[in-house]
Amino acid sequence: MTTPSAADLDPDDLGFDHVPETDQSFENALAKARDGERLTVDDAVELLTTGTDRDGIDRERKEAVLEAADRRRAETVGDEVTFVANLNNNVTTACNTGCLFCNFKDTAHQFEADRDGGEGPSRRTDHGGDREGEGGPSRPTGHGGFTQTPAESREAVRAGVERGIYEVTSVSGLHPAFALNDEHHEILQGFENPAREVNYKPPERYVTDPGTYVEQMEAMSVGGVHLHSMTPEEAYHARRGTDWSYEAVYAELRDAGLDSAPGTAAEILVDEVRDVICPGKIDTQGWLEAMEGAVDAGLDVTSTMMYGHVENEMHRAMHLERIRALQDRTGGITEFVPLSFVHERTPLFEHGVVSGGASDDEDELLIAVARLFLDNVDNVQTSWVKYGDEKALKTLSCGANDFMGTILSEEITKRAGGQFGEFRSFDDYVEMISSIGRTPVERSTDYRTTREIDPAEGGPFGPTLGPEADGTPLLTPEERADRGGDSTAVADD
Ligand SMILES: C[S@@+](CC[C@H](N)C(=O)[O-])C[C@H]1O[C@@H](n2cnc3c(N)ncnc32)[C@H](O)[C@@H]1O
Ligand SMILES: Nc1c(NC[C@H](O)[C@H](O)[C@H](O)CO)[nH]c(=O)[nH]c1=O
Ligand SMILES: N[C@@H](Cc1ccc(O)cc1)C(=O)O
Ligand code: SF4
Repeated sequence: MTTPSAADLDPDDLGFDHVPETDQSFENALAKARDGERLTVDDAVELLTTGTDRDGIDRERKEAVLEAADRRRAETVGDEVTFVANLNNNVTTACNTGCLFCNFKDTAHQFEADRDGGEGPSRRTDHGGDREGEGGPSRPTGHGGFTQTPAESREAVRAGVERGIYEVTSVSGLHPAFALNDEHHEILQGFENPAREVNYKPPERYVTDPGTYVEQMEAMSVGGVHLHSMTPEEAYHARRGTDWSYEAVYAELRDAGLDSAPGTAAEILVDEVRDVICPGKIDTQGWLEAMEGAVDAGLDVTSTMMYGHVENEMHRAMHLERIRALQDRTGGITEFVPLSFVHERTPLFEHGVVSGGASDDEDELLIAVARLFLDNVDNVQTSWVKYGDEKALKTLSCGANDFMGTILSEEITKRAGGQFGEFRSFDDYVEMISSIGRTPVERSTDYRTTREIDPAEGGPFGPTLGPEADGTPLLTPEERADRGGDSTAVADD
């Protein structure tokens, strides 16, 4: 499999057919937004650009868009700001898909057993531990990547549940040895050249066997936790080389313990952009089919957009339109999550295809226009991981109402050069949300269960909605270490 190179791209001529030109005026689009009328793609472009009739961002117009979105947020979901007690548990960083915005993955051949400096013994489970100083005890590999066995995943989740989390989010690289189940292994092994034809190599080739997707789901579905996993791209990997439907694959995963699916891998849902930034990924239609399959299998899904790289405002607007249409068809989307591109350590930036990520204006306008455009998705999430606390708080007054989760550990943004850390405690959340005069509310993954927190009660605050959440705070990694908490236990496998 050849990895596409950013070095071959001409940043001045990406040859896009879709450009931010419209037949609409900013004033008309704003009036429609204020009146609660359903917006068109052209309306969204006018709002995102603060008018295609002017160059650059017009301050006054921008404020008007943000204000309209903030009002819509208040009408739709009120003053509550929600967040979830969750844990990120990435199973493997091995991936050959080669997305040019991603530094999470490590090319999979580095994980092979017969390679000098290949993957070391399987990874220690270390959730909530400080993983600075790669190559230290939690990074026994030559390349800094890792693969977890199902037993290690189970231990990581079990330890999180014991601390009080009630959601585990698990997204991973597309490890060539991953298969849905034993039958899938057999099918993939039946190809003449499985590595080339279906991106498959048998688990024996690797130092650590990730097990099957079904085994990972069974392992992580422990102690009543909500398992949020299997992006459309991962679901594609779990059916590669077969004619199985997405619905059947998601139904099998659901039976193994999966509760909902993350709508990442969406990036920008316009193929001319995907061809540039992630040519190895499923196309727009494939992503939509996977999401519909997940909903048909009875799962909730989330939706995302990763923006601020090569795309323009027309692409952003078209993406929003595709999400809204998907929600009209399925009703299964619980939230929309804008993911601002973190550029520092990515091929797109290193090869000069982009010179940075989105500006503050673009971030605020994207949140606002998402709120105004997606009239059928109640929750718009802001990310302290991508924006930092200050900007994330600002976006809560531009249309966002959800503040994601505690996550306890983070690899995707950190590896791309992000600087905003890996953990927020309930105390952090209560303090930040009260500081802007809003109401802190703990939520379940599906938003169906919520608990308002009264800051006047005084801290320390902790989660209460989980199977083992009794209001005890989720400690910071440092606090755990001070109290002799075991954050580096090696799981047996
Ligand atoms: C790293 S992948 C892991 C799951 C799976 N491999 C997939 O692609 O769906 C999850 C998502 O992280 C986001 N992501 C990756 N690199 C990023 C970056 N540099 N900045 C912002 N988001 C990023 C992308 O939206 C991507 O779909
Ligand atoms: N926005 C980011 C998230 N969001 C996911 C949430 O934490 C949660 O899993 C979801 O809302 C379902 O309840 N996660 C990250 O790791 N990084 C982000 O930037
Ligand atoms: N994995 C995404 C965040 C994310 C996870 C799950 C979701 O449902 C939505 C967004 C990132 O860190 O870039
Ligand atoms: S975004 Fe996902 S599929 Fe693409 S390279 Fe990163 S881990 Fe692999």
